[in-house]
Amino acid sequence: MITAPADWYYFSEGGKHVIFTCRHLALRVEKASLARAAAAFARYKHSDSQQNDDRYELLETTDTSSPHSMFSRFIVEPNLGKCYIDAPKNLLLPEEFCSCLHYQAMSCGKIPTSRVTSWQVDTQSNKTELLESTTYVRATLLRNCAQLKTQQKSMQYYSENPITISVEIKPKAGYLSSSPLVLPAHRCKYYRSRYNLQQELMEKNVVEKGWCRDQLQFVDDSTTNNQSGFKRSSYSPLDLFSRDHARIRSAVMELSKNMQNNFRVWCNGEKVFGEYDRLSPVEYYGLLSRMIGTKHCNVDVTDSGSILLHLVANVVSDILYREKLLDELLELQLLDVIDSDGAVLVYDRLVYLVNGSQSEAELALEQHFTASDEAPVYNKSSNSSRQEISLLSSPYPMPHCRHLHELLNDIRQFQSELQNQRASGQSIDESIANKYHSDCLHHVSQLSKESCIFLLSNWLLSLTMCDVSLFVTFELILSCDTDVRTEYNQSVDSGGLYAFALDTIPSLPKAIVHYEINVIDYDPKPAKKLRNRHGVERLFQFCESKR
Ligand SMILES: O=P(O)(O)O[C@@H]1[C@@H](OP(=O)(O)O)[C@H](OP(=O)(O)O)[C@H](O)[C@H](OP(=O)(O)O)[C@H]1OP(=O)(O)O
Ligand SMILES: Nc1ncnc2c1ncn2[C@@H]1O[C@H](COP(=O)(O)OP(=O)(O)OP(=O)(O)O)[C@@H](O)[C@H]1O
Repeated sequence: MITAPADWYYFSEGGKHVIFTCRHLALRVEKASLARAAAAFARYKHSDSQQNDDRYELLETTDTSSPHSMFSRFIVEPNLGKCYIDAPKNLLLPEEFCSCLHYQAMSCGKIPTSRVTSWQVDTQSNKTELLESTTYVRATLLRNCAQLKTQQKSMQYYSENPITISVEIKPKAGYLSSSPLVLPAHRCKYYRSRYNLQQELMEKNVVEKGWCRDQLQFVDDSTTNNQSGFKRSSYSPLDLFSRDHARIRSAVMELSKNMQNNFRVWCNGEKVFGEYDRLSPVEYYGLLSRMIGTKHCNVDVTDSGSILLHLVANVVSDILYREKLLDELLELQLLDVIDSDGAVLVYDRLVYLVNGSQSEAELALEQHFTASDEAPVYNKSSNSSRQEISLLSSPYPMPHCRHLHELLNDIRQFQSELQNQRASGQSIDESIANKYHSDCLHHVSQLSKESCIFLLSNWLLSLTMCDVSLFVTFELILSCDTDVRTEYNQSVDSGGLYAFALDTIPSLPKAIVHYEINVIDYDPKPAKKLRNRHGVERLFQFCESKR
């Protein structure tokens, strides 16, 4: 691929990666790599705009056996659904090209304050890399999810001047923990979602997230419950994953009311709603009238932002309800049968079994987890009942180990005790929980190496699935015959289509929604995360049991 830095525009960023887009393409690069390339390429003169127009060759690597590629191909695609995943291409970017991209990002004025430090080169830890600069930087080429892949223009439904809306949702974990290995001080996990618990910890200033670092102002106003300016979200991931249309809608509405790091909206590739992004009422009015047609847009200009957001949230909830993606995602999340507390214990057991070597334990675990060391298994069992944490749909083969089976048996029995208690609105009897806890600790102390790797692979897969984001992109089509004869769901070859009616704008005629959903940011979580996981989990002792 031959391209110039000037063809690429800063689009968005997360904790580690930045995305640049060029029409229907998205380039995903580690920010630290760009910063290193910029530092190493000091002879580059940024004032010379000529260099931005220079063309470079981006080399495509056919590295299909890398852990990331194997994980994407053999674990994520078959289990989440090929139609929701766009296989990334691996690229090698010339350092000079990266240096230009770095400069563009630095000067575009779009980097959120909270992310500024992630662009700095860590001169301590990267000293060697700085000195022995590599000439190429690894990157991945993806489809730009803010654009629709399949245009409906060839079809009967066609809009002259379509507005493409993209909504990014980070849904987080949609289940409650029910592992007997949860530490007694962390039993709040049995009754409240991890998201909800973390909201409490953020409100109490016990936890600070990357997305809001240095952004919160120390204010004391009526909209916040504390002095840090943080406003707790009422979003419930349990609602979003509930399969119930009304609950899904309520979850999306809550996300849109308090967006934090979990909800963003773009309109034709420009961000229009985000935690720190708002347009003026006049601009929202302009967008709304382009979307629903000027003659239907008889709303107060000052209300147009909230009406637009309401319209978007309604469409997104319909789409999420129609598609099976959230079900598939939840099924993989539910592979966490041991909870993070249990994962810490099983990890310690694994390290013990490999003579105390953390790196050896992590290497063995990662090769298994990413499917890069063995013939992949496409397990797509649908035997598990929903909301029941189960390994039935695990893509990893279960090893034969008596202690593993005893452990899983106790986990199952404890789950059903807990479900009965939850159903009757009571808390689990502490003595029962203690008994299961100590029995399970014993089973863990007897596990084989293969069993530890099996349990931890499922836990890491669940962890990865709890941190993905969804991009829901759609167009609302009015200027056509709205008598829709065919509604269909998304497939590998085409997006989905359905008829939509919005009751809050009575004059609005029936419309057609053409949409696509994509899953992004499904990088396999590194096994070394387990080294410090007890420090993360320890904080739940500061949460109230019930809210
Ligand atoms: O544990 P959580 O729920 O705080 O999730 C972390 C994310 O927090 P948030 O989505 O903002 O709540 C966090 O996101 P931010 O940096 O806050 O944007 C990361 O995604 C982190 O993963 P990693 O350490 O970069 O691999 C995530 O950590 P893992 O849970 O995946 O270890
Ligand atoms: N294919 C894509 N098309 C359009 N935008 C994208 C795409 N992939 C990612 N993005 C945008 O870029 C942002 C950062 O990407 P990504 O989530 O991959 O980064 P990250 O650093 O790995 O995130 P995190 O810190 O959550 O792990 C996303 O939140 C999203 O807004």
